[in-house]
Amino acid sequence: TEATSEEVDDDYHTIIKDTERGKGPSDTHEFQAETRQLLDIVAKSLYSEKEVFIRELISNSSDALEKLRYFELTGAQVDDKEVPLEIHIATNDDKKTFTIQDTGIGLTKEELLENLGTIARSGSKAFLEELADKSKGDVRSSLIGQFGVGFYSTFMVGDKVDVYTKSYQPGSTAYKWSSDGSGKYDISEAEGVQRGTKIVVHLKGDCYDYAKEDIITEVVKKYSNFVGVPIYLNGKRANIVQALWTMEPRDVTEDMHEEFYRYIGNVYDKPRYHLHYKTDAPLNIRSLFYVPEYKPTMFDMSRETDVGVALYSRKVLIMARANHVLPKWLRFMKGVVDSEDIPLNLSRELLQDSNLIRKLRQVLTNRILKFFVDQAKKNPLAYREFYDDYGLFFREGIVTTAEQDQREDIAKLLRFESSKLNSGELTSLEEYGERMKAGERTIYFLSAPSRQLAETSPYFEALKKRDIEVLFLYEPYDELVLMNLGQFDRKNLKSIENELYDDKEDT
Ligand SMILES: Nc1nc(Cl)c2cnn(Cc3ccc(Br)cc3F)c2n1
Repeated sequence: TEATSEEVDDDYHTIIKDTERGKGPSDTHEFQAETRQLLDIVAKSLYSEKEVFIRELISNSSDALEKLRYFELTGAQVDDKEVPLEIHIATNDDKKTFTIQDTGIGLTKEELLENLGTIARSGSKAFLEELADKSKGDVRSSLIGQFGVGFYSTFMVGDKVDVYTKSYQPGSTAYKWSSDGSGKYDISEAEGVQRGTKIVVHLKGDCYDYAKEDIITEVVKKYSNFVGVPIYLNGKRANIVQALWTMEPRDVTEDMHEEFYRYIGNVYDKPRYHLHYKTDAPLNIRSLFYVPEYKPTMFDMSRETDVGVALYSRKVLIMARANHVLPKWLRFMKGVVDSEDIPLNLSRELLQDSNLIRKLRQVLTNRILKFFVDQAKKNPLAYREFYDDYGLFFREGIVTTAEQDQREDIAKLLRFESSKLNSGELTSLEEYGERMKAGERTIYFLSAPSRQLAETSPYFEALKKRDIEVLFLYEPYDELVLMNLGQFDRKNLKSIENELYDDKEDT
């Protein structure tokens, strides 16, 4: 059914007005040689599909807004501070125009006068050769993105481009820049211009699609994942990043998880696991966790930076990287924790040692461990792959955790080869326990470089004769972990290399 007018009014919000006008004389300039080349490369050969001009303009606007946000945070003087940081896109099927406007830092006159050429010119020879070199594929598009020169991609689809811009510096003059991309551009002062940049693309005959709202909706949705600012298309919000964690788990689709995971993790891959955990006791918690598909790099393993989950209270972000909400050994988990019990004015030092955070960490850690135990039962193969990629974090967890019962909870996730299983098969400490004969009280293990060496070890021969199962450990750190763990489920963990002496002592 048609939305009634008041519904539209509630959500309808645009800053795009037709108030901008050139004022006074307009000067005509020739593009400098490098800019000419740049424009040709970017507009003619760089992109496989034309729609990417939208991605380039959105990312330029997003960069301009991020820069403004940064200036505001560092206390710089900013004009029109009350203007919200947004990107607006408008399509006009009658005029065949595509318009994008941001309230970011805006361009200064020297930037309009091709200082971009100078930036490019700084490494221009190399830069342009790199750009022209077709073999460089995606490096080139990132090079483009880097200098905001993606702007020139508008000439793939537009035969005339008007730019109205006003820099964020207080009292700066607004300008109008116009060009058909053929070699010259006009600049004049302008009036009726909002802080930021407005780009009006007059579309070529074969690109009228980009004047259609539903086409642009799809393109914006496809690229908007990675934009952290609100995007409006013809007055309607186009990049709804919902607070998935507050929704009913059953209402959240795989696609929504994937998009959200990329959005919060600032990564381009997809999650291999997600845990949507909501509870009201002992604390109010709405949380959503993801395990990345990718295998952690050594950098990930050691990385202190940007670990941690985002901490919210009632959907208001408190801390983007709250790295004490989970224990350090769970730093591979990405996600969001939202709790009404967390004070909005939580400080970093409070985050370190408050009882509330300690309790939150305990509840979340136990729930995450239970999740992995459940996943191991539900899909052993997927768990095996996960364990191969992320198992090191659990070993770290055991040796860095003080409470024995927590250590044993983590130890439930460990997997080893065993003398009772075929080579390549893994078992858990719990399964070993289930196979133990009545009255036995020791879990035996042997550290050796390979199964072949383990099975031919004299230590093993003795146990084999007594038909006692032995776990085979091929990584030295696993021996350290089990020795550090000491007990599991009231059974002693013992390396059979020590066992022989007990034999002698027994005799
Ligand atoms: N949205 C936005 N905001 C800012 Cl601050 C900048 C700075 N450079 N660019 C790219 C660009 C380059 C030359 C011309 Br002419 C126009 C143009 F938009 C930007 N785009």
